[in-house]
Amino acid sequence: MELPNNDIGEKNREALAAQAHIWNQIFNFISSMSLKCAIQLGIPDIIHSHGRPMTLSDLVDALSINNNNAKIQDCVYRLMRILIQAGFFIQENEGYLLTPTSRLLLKDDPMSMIPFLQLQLDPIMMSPWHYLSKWFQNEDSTPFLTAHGKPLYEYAEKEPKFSCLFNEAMATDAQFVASVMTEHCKGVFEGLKSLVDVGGGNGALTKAFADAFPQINFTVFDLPHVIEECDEGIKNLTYVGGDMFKSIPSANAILLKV
Ligand SMILES: C[S@@+](CC[C@H](N)C(=O)[O-])C[C@H]1O[C@@H](n2cnc3c(N)ncnc32)[C@H](O)[C@@H]1O
Repeated sequence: MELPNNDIGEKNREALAAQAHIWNQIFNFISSMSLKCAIQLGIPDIIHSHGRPMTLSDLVDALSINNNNAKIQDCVYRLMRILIQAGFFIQENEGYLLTPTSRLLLKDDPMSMIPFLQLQLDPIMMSPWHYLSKWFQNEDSTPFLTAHGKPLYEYAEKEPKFSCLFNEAMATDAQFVASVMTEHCKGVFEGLKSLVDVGGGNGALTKAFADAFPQINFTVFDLPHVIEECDEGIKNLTYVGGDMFKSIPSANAILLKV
């Protein structure tokens, strides 16, 4: 924020700038929380299906929100203003349109980042941040342990819903990584007979490799509770559950992408 260069005095000018800076830092969470709200309300998909610039009143009508609230249109306007400022939408002739960034927030886009957003902004993943200073003072390995009393993967083992959210979030970049690797880095796979993906999650990435390189035998290796939730293997893809700190299946090559 630019402050007027008038006669408030250099010291006051500096103090005001410092205060504004602190306000900006304190309220930084508004950006991510507004984005989360937009995803929960399905705003990118609604604007996308509209097929042309969408006016505020059309958007308000299309949203599943409390339309009895007289101020609701103004609140949606303010939410959209934050999201435009953050680069998620543009406004053209009074209508909202997607940007390349919000296209990655469409439910059915193959590169959709919605699962990653849902995981990272879930209270389970956010709460460790509230324990950061406590963690600095104790001997826990991670702030997650301080917040939840158990390490992340133990927590996921006990909470299937969270485990599913975590594995889907980890797989969000699989399509993109797979397409780059299979189109531009084929040499990496040359001469391989077998490859094990250690900590391979739900196998989304390895499955794409297995489709692209049918002559190679692939194994997805992950904790037993993750493997239990995986689909059946295909001809050249097997799933194995275990603990990588004890042993891992043998193969020509090991992929460790964590
Ligand atoms: C950060 S995720 C990465 C997932 C995937 N490789 C990716 O890049 O999207 C780490 C993975 O390691 C697995 N993992 C953690 N500890 C493990 C262990 N001791 N043995 C086997 N897998 C483990 C987790 O279940 C999780 O799927």
